[in-house]
Amino acid sequence: MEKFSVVIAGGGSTFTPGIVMMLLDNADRFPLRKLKLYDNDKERQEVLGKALEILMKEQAPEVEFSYTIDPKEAFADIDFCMAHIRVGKYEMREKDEKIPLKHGVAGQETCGPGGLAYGMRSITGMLELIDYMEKYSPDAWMLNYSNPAAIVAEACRILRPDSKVLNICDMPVGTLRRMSQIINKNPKDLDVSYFGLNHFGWWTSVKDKSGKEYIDEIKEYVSQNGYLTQVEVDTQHTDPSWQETHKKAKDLLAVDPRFLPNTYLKYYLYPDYVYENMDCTYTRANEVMDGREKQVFDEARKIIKKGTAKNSGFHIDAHASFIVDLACAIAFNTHERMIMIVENNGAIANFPDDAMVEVPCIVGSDGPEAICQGNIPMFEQALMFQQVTVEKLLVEAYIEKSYQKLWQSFTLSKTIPSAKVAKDILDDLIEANRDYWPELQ
Ligand SMILES: NC(=O)c1ccc[n+]([C@@H]2O[C@H](COP(=O)([O-])OP(=O)(O)OC[C@H]3O[C@@H](n4cnc5c(N)ncnc54)[C@H](O)[C@@H]3O)[C@@H](O)[C@H]2O)c1
Ligand SMILES: O=P(O)(O)OC[C@H]1O[C@H](O[C@H]2[C@H](O)[C@@H](O)[C@@H](O)O[C@@H]2CO)[C@H](O)[C@@H](O)[C@@H]1O
Ligand SMILES: [Mn+2]
Repeated sequence: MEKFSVVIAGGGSTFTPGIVMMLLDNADRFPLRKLKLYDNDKERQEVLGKALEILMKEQAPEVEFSYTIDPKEAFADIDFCMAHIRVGKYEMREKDEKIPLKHGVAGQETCGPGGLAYGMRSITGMLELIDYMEKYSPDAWMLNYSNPAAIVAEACRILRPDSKVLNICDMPVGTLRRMSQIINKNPKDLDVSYFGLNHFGWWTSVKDKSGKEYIDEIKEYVSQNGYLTQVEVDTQHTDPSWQETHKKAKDLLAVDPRFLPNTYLKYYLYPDYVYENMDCTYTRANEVMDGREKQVFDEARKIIKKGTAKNSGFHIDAHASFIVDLACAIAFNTHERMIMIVENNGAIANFPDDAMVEVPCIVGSDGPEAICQGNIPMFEQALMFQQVTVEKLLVEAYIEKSYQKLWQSFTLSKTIPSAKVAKDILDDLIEANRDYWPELQ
C-alpha cells in the first residue's frame, strides 16, 4: 500500500496532538512514510514537536518524524498539507471576541465582527502556506480547516483559483454524531442532505443506507433538547459555552421547523440573546486558554520531562478522522460522500454560481463534486445571500485595501445593528490588528 508524507501546518496548534494520534490510529487505511510539523512560532512548535517526537519514537518508529519553522524543510516532498493555523493566536481571538462586546455586539471566533477580523488575518497566512506548498511540492493537496473557513475559501477562489486546496469544517460531522446518538445509529450508516454556507446551514434529510428518513424523529428531540445528548461526545463540548450552544439549537429549529439547523446560526438569529448571555470579561478564548491550551501544553512539557509518552494525557481526536476520510478520498479515489465548502455552480439552484457554499459532495482523486440540493426556500436564501455578500465584500476589501468595502461588509452583517456601530467596531479592530491586516485606505 502506498505510504504518504504529510505536513501539519499550525504544528503548534492545540489540535495537533489529537490529530497526530488520530493519524496513527488510522495508519492501516492511510499509512505514513513521513510526518512533519510546521509552525511560524518557534517556541510553540518546539514544545509540541519535542513531545510528539518522543511519542512517535515509541508508537510509530517506522514514520520519519520532524518539526520545523523552516518552510522549505516543511513543504518539500509532501503529498498532503493539513492546515490548521490561527493567525494571531489566542491573544487575537480574545480581542476578536471582546472588542465587539464593548459596542454591545456578540463577540465570536468565526461569526460577526470577530470572525471578520479573523478573516482579514487568515487570508495572508493561508496564501503564504499555499505558495510554499506549490513551490516545494507542486503536486500536493492542502486539506484546510483553518478558520474562518468561509472567508478563507472565498479568498482561495479568487486569489488562488487553480490551487489544490480543499476547505472543510468539522461542525457538520460533530453534529451528525449527536444526531446519530439521538436515533441510536452509527454516523457512518447515515447519509445527509444539507445546504448553506460554512457555519451557516441546514440539514434537509438524514437517512440510513436503506433510505429510511429520520429527520422527523431527530427534530422531535431537538425541539425539546437541542442537540444536547446524554453521552459525552467530546471533551471540549462539555465546556459550559458549548453545552449552551447545543441547547440553543431548539430555538433555531423553532424559526424554521422544516430543517435541522447548524448551531452557529444562533449568532445570526439570536444576536441579542447571545450578547446578553455573554460574560464580557471571560469569553470562549479565555475558556480555551485556561482549558484546552493549558492542558495540551502542560501535557507536552510533562512528556518532555519524563522522556516518555507512555500513559500520556494526549487523546485521539476521533472527530478529526474526517480529515483522513478526505485524504483517502483523494489518495484512493474512494468517492466518499462528505460535506465540503465548494463553489456553488448550480448545487443550490437558486443561489449565485460564484458563492462558496457548504453542501454534500462526492470526493474522488480530482477533488469534490457537489451533489445538487435543488432550490432552497426564500427565508434561508435571503439570509445566505446577506451573509455571503458580507464575506465577498470582505475579500474584496482585503484585495483592494478598501476601508469603504470593509465598512460595508461589517454594516451588512446581521449581527451588527447599524452602520455607526459597524464603523465603531471596525475602527477599534483596525487598531488591534495593525500587525496583521493590510493597511486600508
Ligand atoms: N474547520 C473546523 O471545523 C475547525 C475545527 C477546529 C479548529 N479549527 C481551526 O484550527 C485552527 C487552530 O486552532 P487552535 O485552537 O488549535 O489554535 P492555536 O492557536 O492553538 O494553533 C494555531 C497555530 O497556528 C500557528 N500559526 C499562526 N499563523 C501561522 C502561519 N502563518 N504559518 C504557520 N503557523 C501559523 C500558531 O503559531 C499556532 O501555533 C484555527 O483556525 C481554528 O479555528 C477549525
Ligand atoms: O471554541 P473552540 O476552539 O473549542 O471550538 C471552535 C471550533 O468549533 C467547531 O469545531 C469543533 C467541532 O465541531 C467538534 O466536533 C470538535 O471536534 O471540536 C471542534 C473544536 O471545538 C467548529 O467547527 C470550528 O470551526 C471551530 O473552530
Ligand atoms: Mn468549523
